[in-house]
Amino acid sequence: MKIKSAELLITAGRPDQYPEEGKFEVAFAGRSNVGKSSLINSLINRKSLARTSGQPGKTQTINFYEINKEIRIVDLPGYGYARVSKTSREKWAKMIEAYFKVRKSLVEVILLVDIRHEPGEHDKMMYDWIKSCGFNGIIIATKADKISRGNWLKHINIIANKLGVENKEFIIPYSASKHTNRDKVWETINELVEINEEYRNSSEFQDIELEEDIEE
Ligand SMILES: Nc1nc2c(ncn2[C@@H]2O[C@H](COP(=O)(O)OP(=O)(O)OP(=O)(O)O)[C@@H](O)[C@H]2O)c(=O)[nH]1
Ligand SMILES: [Mg+2]
Repeated sequence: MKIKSAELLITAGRPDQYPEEGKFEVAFAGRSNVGKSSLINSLINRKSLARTSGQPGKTQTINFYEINKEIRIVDLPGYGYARVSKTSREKWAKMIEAYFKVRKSLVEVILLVDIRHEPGEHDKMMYDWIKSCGFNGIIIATKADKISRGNWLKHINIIANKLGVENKEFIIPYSASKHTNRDKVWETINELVEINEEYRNSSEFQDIELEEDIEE
């Protein structure tokens, strides 16, 4: 994917702050520090458009990036950071839930897990939630440069077993520092967008829209 432009549209805490619906969105979820913001920078070829940090809890809002004026990449705040208060955890859950529920343009939530470690309970909950929302359940195994390629499959198997992923092709190892598999992730994103574009133009979708209009 040739990146002609990439801009941060808005950092949103509430649905009324989201950019207008229309352009398709792919969001990245995962625990704090797993590498969501770094992955976004790597995908869009910018060093620090998305703010990253060695300290967990850097991204606190839903951040919408627009690429080539046609597709949106969404950075979500991370979870599972121990030193976060109950109030912040609840705020996080409300923020994410609102986004997942209302957002028509959202075509996929891709879950990020660290390739080195077995996913935790929070990851499992997040994965189940993503699947229950009707998304495909694509996973990116981050920080792949931290283990040798020969060990990737072993770690992918551990992730697949823990999360209950049927198709291991859905788990993509990635290195944000080396940009490993950048093309593969873009291909996946573009495929998802194409499928949704076809659906949006189909008569089945138009009928649903019409019914919604009548109900309103
Ligand atoms: N070696 C290596 N380090 C990485 C990679 N991706 C991220 N990191 C490092 O991991 C740390 C966290 O990265 P972030 O991208 O800020 O993580 P995040 O998931 O956005 O974290 P929150 O915003 O806190 O939820 C940073 O120190 C990054 O440099 C990678 O592919 N390889
Ligand atoms: Mg972040």
